[in-house]
Amino acid sequence: MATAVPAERDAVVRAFPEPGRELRLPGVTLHRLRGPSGTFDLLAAGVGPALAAASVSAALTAARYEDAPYSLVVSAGIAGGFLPEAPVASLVVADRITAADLGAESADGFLPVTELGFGRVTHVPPPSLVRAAADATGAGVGTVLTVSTVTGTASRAAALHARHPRALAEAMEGFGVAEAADAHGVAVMEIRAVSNPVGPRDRAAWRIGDALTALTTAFGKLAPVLESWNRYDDQ
Ligand SMILES: O=C(O)c1cccc(C(=O)CC[C@H]2O[C@@H](n3cnc4c(=O)[nH]cnc43)[C@H](O)[C@@H]2O)c1
Repeated sequence: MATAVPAERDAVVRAFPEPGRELRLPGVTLHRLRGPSGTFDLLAAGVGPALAAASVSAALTAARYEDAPYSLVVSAGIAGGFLPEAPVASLVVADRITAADLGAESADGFLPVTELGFGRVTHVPPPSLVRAAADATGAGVGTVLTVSTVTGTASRAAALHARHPRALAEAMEGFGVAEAADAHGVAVMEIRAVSNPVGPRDRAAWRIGDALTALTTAFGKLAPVLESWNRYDDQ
């Protein structure tokens, strides 16, 4: 499970009965938690898609060398929510993890990197897992955008929504985490608790504490789902 910052990681830790223990590995520090029938490794992977990808990749590589590869990576944390579908303190589970600003500007508008002939801009989490996670937590299901620049104007929010009408939230790590997981052949999902609306910058409107509490509550319900999810359900 990869959050961006320690405050998000600690919100997830609070969902577990025991605090777990720290494991220092090359390139990454993990927090190992015990669930009812398995272990979870948690890391504060850094803010933004590049650092998140590097950190998660280090964890995936270390696990493989320990002969204990992961079967799933979860990107989790706070996010901006598109109103009215994703109000502050609500939860969102991604059925699409989409890089919203990876591409090129042109006179005719934004061109995603796929139209330039490179890579990909969307990862699709396992549908059965998305459904089970949303059912357990009460989260909305939709696209979660990954951006490198937090939206701060109504016009940018409207442009993103026009290009991604199914978007419920934007955050800064999901696509990087998904790229790392995909490179290791591991499934990915993303769950976000909304801390602020996507739109004009308004620091007074942030509700980070409420979002972190929602994240803790969500992981209390999500842990059994993650433990029982079988990757072969979706094949
Ligand atoms: O300074 C601002 O206007 C501002 C507005 C929202 C968030 C920030 C952050 O620095 C937090 C980035 C951090 O939290 C996630 N996050 C939370 N809200 C958003 C958002 O509206 N858009 C993108 N990311 C958001 C993100 O995943 C980062 O980890 C600053």
